[in-house]
Amino acid sequence: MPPLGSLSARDVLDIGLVTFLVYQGYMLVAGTRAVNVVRGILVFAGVWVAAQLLSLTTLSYLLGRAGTVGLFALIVLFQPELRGALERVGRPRGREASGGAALQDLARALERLAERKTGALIAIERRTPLGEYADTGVRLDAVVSVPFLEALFARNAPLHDGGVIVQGPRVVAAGCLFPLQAGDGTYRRYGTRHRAAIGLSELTDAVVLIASEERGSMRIALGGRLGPDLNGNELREQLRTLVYDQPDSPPTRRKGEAPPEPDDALPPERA
Ligand SMILES: Nc1ncnc2c1ncn2[C@@H]1O[C@H](COP(=O)(O)OP(=O)(O)OP(=O)(O)O)[C@@H](O)[C@H]1O
Repeated sequence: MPPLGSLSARDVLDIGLVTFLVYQGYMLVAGTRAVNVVRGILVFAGVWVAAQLLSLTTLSYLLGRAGTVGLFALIVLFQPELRGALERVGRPRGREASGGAALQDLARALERLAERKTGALIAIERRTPLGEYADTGVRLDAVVSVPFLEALFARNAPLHDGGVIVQGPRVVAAGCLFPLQAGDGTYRRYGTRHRAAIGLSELTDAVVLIASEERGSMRIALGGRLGPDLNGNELREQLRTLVYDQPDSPPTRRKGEAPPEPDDALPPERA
């Protein structure tokens, strides 16, 4: 390794690129079940390096062998996550991915559904892949449009039960089962549609829209919190800020982890 003083521009570029790649790699798996495995691998690698440095021959031999076999096992086990991560590499981000027109249609559809007191639950994917939740329903690949969303949630429609998942300008699944928010008291008075929205927003950075069948209201769940009732303009405004402008997503967390600190992304719930 060259002494620090002799670092060339090429070395700095090299280090910068490796740092960027490691960070991007982490962001690809953040929020999937693979993230805990990545942490496990880092611990494993740390022990292996320590064993090498301390010349613990048997331990480093065993860990080296286990690492080779483990790598293949991981590729097989996490094939869906790897596929999702690679899909995300090729997918356009931000404004193009979200599609301003699609957000307008989403807002309009939710408004019409709420006006008619038709219950609806729509999760908009941001950074955390929602593939594992899409797999619980029926996979679709359709352009977001007002009539299509109305048809999906129409009473007696085959896929009206459960949630819809939207990825950029496309509806990718319907009839999906979202994780129910654990009944810790805060949201106990809400029914399962609202608690499913809060539950999903707790575990991922998705923006989850709810049209209430009972109250004819529209709300957003984000970061494990339920926002206030919104009118059409407020909904459009929130969607533009949260999805179209793509602010830094709140951190994702796994079941059982501490709830997030309240943030200013959602206005507080009105009493
Ligand atoms: N885990 C879940 N994932 C996705 N959708 C769910 C889930 N649980 C319930 N739902 C949806 O919510 C509907 C039941 O809503 P329920 O009336 O219990 O909730 P709510 O929060 O009171 O909503 P609303 O205000 O619309 O009545 C179900 O028919 C189903 O479509």
